Amino acid sequence: MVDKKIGGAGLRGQVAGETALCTVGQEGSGLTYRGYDISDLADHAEFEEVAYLLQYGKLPNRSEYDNYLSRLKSKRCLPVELKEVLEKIPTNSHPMDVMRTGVSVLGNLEEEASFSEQDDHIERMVAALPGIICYWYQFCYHGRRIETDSDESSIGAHFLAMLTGKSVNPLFAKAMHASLILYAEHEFNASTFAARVCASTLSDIHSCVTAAIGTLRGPLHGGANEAAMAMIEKFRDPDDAEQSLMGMLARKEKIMGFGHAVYRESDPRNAVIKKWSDKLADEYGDRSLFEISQRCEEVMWREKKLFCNADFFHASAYHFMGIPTPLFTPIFVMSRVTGWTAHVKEQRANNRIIRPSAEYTGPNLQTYQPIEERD
Ligand SMILES: CC(=O)SCCNC(=O)CCNC(=O)[C@H](O)C(C)(C)COP(=O)(O)OP(=O)(O)OC[C@H]1O[C@@H](n2cnc3c(N)ncnc32)[C@H](O)[C@@H]1OP(=O)(O)O
Ligand SMILES: O=C([O-])CC(=O)C(=O)O
Repeated sequence: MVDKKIGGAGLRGQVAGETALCTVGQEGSGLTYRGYDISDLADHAEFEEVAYLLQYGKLPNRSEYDNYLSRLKSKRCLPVELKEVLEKIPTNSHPMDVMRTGVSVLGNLEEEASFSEQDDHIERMVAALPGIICYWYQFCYHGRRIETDSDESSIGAHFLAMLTGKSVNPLFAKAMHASLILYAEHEFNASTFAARVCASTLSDIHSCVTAAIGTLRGPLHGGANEAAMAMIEKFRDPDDAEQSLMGMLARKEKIMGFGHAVYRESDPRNAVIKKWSDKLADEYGDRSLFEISQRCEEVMWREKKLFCNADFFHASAYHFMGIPTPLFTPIFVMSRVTGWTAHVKEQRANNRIIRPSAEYTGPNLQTYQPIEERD
């Protein structure tokens, strides 16, 4: 087992509140959502069942599920004012900034006037986020104004349909269910904690999600899937990957998609997404990126005892489905929004403003000097 320092910087290992949503690494490497094992959910459930579980506390029965799906489907279309804003965002903007702005504008147009409306606004965001990113992407990159509705009932397939304009490969639709399930919830990770801090001030739901998106954007958190892709696509073959990684490690560079703040020896999501990447490589007809990724995994474990986190094999899996790299982290948002907002509801239900203390390391008491007398 890899020794992990707990405590100190980054609030590591400190309990900062209670949750009934998720356990992370409780038996070293496990992950459960409301008591259900992640591998079970990813192998058998659809993403929207898991979204419902997080939001409403139980897996839906058939009629609850059908109603939920049809509510989400009815909330996909974007207001014209939001589309106008999206059209003005420059092509070279980061898609995560587009997501953040999209949610913020939605909050201006459809304000959460009271917490009793929270479920309605949450469903609206879950339904509209794929349209926000695809509308902007298609307009900016291809000059097309797309419909933000589709015949697809699931969020993953709906996203792919808007992205490609074609009917969706059923294998890809299944892979998206698994991927979105894996990303949906992860206890007090940085972006969820940001959402809870915002919620603890009794702010509105759109502000909570905006704070979370900004926090997920960084390469040490959700941005790692894109950063991992940028790295592996430079490697010519597995031997080149091994040689390059050895150089990066010697230079003490961070290898994106490896390591985790909580897990000690593996991330339980990796086995699931790796299996999908393997299957999708066959469908893609070229296994080289999968083999490169596998070699990275071997080298990182052999050299540093560092394991792939949820992000690493997501890079190749998304690539095999034809998803452009800059849209990788926005997919994470489409999923994690369900976890973030479940946490906001939990925080609101038992709130005290989150306000920790700091250990002061600055100077002792100073005497104020008029500006003319200062050196
Ligand atoms: C969905 C998610 O958000 S999962 C995380 C996605 N992020 C990444 O993949 C970015 C790469 N990984 C990292 O930067 C880190 O592993 C984090 C941010 C995920 C966790 O950070 P920490 O909890 O501080 O890491 P941890 O305490 O395990 O680090 C132990 C040592 O391993 C090193 N290390 C950890 N991860 C990596 C890595 N990916 N590459 C190289 N070295 C690493 C650290 O630098 C540290 O070395 P040091 O003691 O000499 O400073
Ligand atoms: O939990 C964390 O620190 C990072 C995270 O969000 C995840 O792994 O899904």
